[in-house]
Amino acid sequence: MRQLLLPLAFIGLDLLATHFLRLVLLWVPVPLLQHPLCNIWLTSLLRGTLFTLAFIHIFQRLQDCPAWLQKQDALQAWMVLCLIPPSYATFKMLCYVSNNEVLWGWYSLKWLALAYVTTSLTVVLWKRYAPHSNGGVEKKTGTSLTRLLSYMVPDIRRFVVVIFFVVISSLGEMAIPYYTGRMTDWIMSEENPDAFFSAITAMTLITVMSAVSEFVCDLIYNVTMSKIHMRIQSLVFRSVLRQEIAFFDTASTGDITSRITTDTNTMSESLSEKLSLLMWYFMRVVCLSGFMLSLSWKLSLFTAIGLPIIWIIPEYSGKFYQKLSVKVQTSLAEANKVATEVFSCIKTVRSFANEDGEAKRYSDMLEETYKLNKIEAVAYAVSTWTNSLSSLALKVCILYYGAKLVTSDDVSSGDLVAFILYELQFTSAIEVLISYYPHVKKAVGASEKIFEYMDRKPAMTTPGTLAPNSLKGHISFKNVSFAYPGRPDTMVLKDVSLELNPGEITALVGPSGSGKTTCISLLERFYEPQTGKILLDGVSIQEYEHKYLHRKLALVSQEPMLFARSVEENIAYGIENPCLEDVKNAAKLANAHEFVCGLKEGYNTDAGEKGGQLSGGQKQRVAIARALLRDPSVLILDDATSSLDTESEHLVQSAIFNRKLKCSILVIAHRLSTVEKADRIIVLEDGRVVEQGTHKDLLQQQGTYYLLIQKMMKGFDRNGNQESECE
Ligand SMILES: Nc1ncnc2c1ncn2[C@@H]1O[C@H](COP(=O)(O)OP(=O)(O)OP(=O)(O)O)[C@@H](O)[C@H]1O
Repeated sequence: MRQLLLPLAFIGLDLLATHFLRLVLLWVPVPLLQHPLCNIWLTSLLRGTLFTLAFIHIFQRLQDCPAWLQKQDALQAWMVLCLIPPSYATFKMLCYVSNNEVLWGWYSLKWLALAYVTTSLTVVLWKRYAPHSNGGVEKKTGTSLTRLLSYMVPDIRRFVVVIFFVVISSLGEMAIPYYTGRMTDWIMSEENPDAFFSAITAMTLITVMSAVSEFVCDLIYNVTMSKIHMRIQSLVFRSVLRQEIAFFDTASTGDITSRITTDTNTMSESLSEKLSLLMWYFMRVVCLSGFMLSLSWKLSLFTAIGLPIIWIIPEYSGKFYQKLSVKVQTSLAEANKVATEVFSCIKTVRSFANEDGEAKRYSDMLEETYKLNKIEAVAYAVSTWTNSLSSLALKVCILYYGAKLVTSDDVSSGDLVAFILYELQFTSAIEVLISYYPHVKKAVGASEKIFEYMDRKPAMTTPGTLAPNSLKGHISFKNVSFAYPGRPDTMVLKDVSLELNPGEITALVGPSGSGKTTCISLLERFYEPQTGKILLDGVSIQEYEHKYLHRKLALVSQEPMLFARSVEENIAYGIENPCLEDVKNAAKLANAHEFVCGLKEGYNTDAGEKGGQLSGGQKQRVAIARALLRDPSVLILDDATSSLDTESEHLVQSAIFNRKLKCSILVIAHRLSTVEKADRIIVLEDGRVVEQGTHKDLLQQQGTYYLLIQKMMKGFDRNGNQESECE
């Protein structure tokens, strides 16, 4: 009761205050204040000020004050309420329409009630449709949209053409209502018998022109949007490729691929389809507004006031219907639960002979659903009925008002017919604009995720520019310590210092997990050491140009990755304009030529995904050929011959090791036969260099290396072969 009485008391107080203020101003002996327009403005401003003062000094401080009076929204609504009467009176005056009724009667109950209704409507519409600031989200959306549009800038000329055709096509669509109106006038006047046929001809020509424009526009637009999609997709791909290896350690491949493909697809689909519709309908609304205004500004104003009503009613009836649908679904799910439970415990039901009891329980549940279904059916009927009724009511009102204007000779009958036809198009165009806006927002949402990748700065120092003509291949690790970004607390390498000399084979050995592969990863610049330096020919590897560095440091890993391309392309991977002869020579050195020639399509044979169509040993030989083709200064072999049989291993190793005079070779090997061939052996244990020297020296020291060799020998022993190699 209090909730109803308070607003009524408030309105009553407002009426009294308004009358009082108006009379006080009229009573002041200043001629300007006696002028009705001046009076209406001053009274309204004083009315607004009075409420603002009450809002700040009373409502905000009063403990018992209702919440609706304390909100900032109340102040804004009040300002709208106070400004409606003076604005309306001024607007009418500017349009040279008689405004005496408003000027002299605005304070009457009827006008003030109308102002209250209009304000309530404005507040509801504002809350529903205005873009409210939602923290930084709106700002972010705006920024993303601007950025998205910036990708369209290179194709701006195409968009100008598109807009031109959109305008032509939209204008063309106005032809049918326009000529229908004109024909009505001619039929009514019966003055010009040929007018009908000339109108039909004009209508046909313009409609055809409009259709052609639409076709051209759609074509250019869709082609342009595909181009933009491709541009964004390749930009995202490039940005991802730029990232440091640690990024790929943490982000899942699925996530990355989804960003590049699904998100960009969602974005461009929404943009190309929905944005084009938005653009289309927006242009239509602009053209229709122009035509409607040119026919009758009064009818246009009437439509503009009536439109929000036909949106609000379906909105609320739709919400009610939606809530009911959810209830029906829940009740159905409950009934299903009963059925599932009964069938899963059928033996218990049978043994207690409770079939009838369960059947009744199920029927009771269905009864509940049926009741809700009945309400839902009524709600659906009411909802569709109110929807069509509200739009019908608007049309009837427009017709009624239009008829009045026709009788007062304000508009012709033809204009009224044309206006009604325009209004039909206008309403549906506005509906499309409102319903498609969320889709564009969705596209912007998808683009935000994409931009996250594009904006991500790789956590690596930028590559240098050094690319000297000759490189010896001298590598030195100076007090290098490193922990993987994913496990920053575990130091994997601790103060490692080692050297690789040109013309030497250096073997890196150590127990599993001692950090051998990590050393290679740092050398390849997959990660950056936390402390210490890695030098190539006395210069930090960070100083070298990215491509140059990776051409000079060639890596063959234990499980080499091949691409689903031809063997030739795999060997020449990353080399521009490779020569087939060089590819074949590299393959011969790697003992791969023979098996490649035996393949069905030779060097053109597809290696399959990740080289899946080749055996482990064949993959390794292709990978070795890939490394040798680069003529590297530092060759890194991470257990690269592990999958080869003894004979192939011997052949490949002799080919590789014969090149040692040209470069430094670093091998990680688990086979004694490989380690023995090394000029120098570096022993790693728990991330530290614990021993260095030749095979002979280290064996004599009887330290970690000696123990390691013992283990290797036992391993060979257990396998029952190659024992002799260890001696
Ligand atoms: N990407 C990674 N993120 C976190 N920790 C890692 C990563 N890669 C390796 N490690 C850890 O670093 C340590 C050294 O690994 P590394 O691969 O360098 O050893 P390794 O000596 O080459 O071993 P193996 O002989 O078994 O290949 C191990 O404890 C391993 O768990």
